[in-house]
Amino acid sequence: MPILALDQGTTSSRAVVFSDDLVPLASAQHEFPQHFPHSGWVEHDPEDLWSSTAATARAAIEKAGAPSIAAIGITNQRETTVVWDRRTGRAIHNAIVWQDRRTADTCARLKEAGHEPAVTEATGLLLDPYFSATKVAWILDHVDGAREAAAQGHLAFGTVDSFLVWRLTNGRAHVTDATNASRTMLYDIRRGAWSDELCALFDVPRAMLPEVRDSAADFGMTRADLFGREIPILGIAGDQQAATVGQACFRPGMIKATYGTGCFALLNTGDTAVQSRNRLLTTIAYQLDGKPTYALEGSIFVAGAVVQWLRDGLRLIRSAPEVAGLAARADHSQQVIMVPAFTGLGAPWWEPEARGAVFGLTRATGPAELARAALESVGFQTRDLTDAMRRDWPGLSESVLRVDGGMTASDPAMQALADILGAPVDRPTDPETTVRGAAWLAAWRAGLTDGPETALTEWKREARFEPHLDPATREARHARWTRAVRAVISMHGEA
Ligand SMILES: Nc1ncnc2c1ncn2[C@@H]1O[C@H](COP(=O)(O)OP(=O)(O)O)[C@@H](O)[C@H]1O
Ligand SMILES: O=P(O)(O)OC[C@H](O)CO
Repeated sequence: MPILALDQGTTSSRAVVFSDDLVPLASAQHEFPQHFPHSGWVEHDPEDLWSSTAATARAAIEKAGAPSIAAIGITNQRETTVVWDRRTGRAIHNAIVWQDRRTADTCARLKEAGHEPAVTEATGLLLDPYFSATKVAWILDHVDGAREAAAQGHLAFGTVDSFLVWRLTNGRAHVTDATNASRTMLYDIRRGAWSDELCALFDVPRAMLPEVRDSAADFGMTRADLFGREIPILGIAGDQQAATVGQACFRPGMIKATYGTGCFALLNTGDTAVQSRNRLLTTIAYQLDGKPTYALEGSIFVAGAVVQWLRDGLRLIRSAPEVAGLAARADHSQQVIMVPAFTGLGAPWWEPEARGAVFGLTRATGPAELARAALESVGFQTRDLTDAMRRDWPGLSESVLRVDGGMTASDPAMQALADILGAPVDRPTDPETTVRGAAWLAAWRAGLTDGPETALTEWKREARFEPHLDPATREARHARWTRAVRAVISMHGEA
């Protein structure tokens, strides 16, 4: 019997029906509006998240020929925060999206007061507005009567998965999974429990939090009227964690990187929650049979977005795939370096105020050299992440990088990545790794598929990109990149 996987992302909701051996049969996708009420604020209307999810689910089932669905798996944009009233099921404020920076001051204040080491120790995260905790408190402090309603037990908080399950089950389940909990900054990832100390620090009432379950677990039954009968929800994971599962990165030392607008790389560190000394995040990759598997995570804000900039900002190409042909015409003797710090630099630099730059321009530099530098910038940024991972976790030897996401369609970008990393880059046959991961969790819980060991052997490679650059050239180019990044960082703050 097929599985329905729901992927509620930052810009669109997708639903895919998979056969029980995880072959995609049909899919549907709806975009929904983004709201930017002030500079640095990003909101979603929770009703849009719900209606686009329900509509794509129905459309995908219909396209697949209306089969009877065995189970549902959910994956979601992480950290995005919804607070709703248990009595009505309606959100009391728009969802505050992970990109939203409105609580930067709160985070800075807590940092100044010296709280970051304890927060990082418990949660594996940095004191940054990216995560849910300060967003929940902001909603409670800015919606009339919210603190009072919360004190009376009327309000519920959830990441998007949790809100969708509440709606799917008609308020019968207030749950989440360990991967989503690990992004809230309220969850102790080693104890596997909500932290009363962190709830007190961030001023979030403990009673608002959902129950945390494994990533493959019984999360509840859907309302019968939604899909014609009740369907069990058996899998949940945050989208980057679901991609890790979909890529079958089930062994310590395996790494996946997802290249969409930005890039998120996760390294499986097994049952050890490695505390990063290089400003990577420690997070839960998945939790099966009550046992968390940890990961080190690095995020880059601009990956595919640099190709969008070539297209929409510089108008050097008309569509993203054209970047390959343009970059192929570049004169290799020109050493142009582009640092696409359009919205600051992410891991391992974490320089929110840094801005982009291009180095090494001559009269001979043209669109081809810029296109090549743009593709290489994604490789250099990834190399910085894998270098940081290697410093944090010496168990990482010469690992292969498994890649997915829109940008991995570009062979030249993947070749540049392998050359700069000095390690092979593997692209899977199924590029839909995120929904696949959600489907796998539900299928496994439903008893339709074998465990991780089988998934490891069933994972199939579509292409491998071997590094061709000689090590001396690679290191020299990476050293130039590092100098360029340092120059960009030193510009910040100068008049
Ligand atoms: N053939 C291609 N070559 C290079 N970049 C591409 C190509 N196709 C898509 N992209 C880039 O991939 C990104 C879209 O990937 P996707 O996984 O859909 O992202 P998201 O989920 O973040 O919206 C865009 O930023 C786009 O520029
Ligand atoms: O919805 P995406 O693919 O942009 O992913 C968002 C991440 O989960 C944010 O942490």
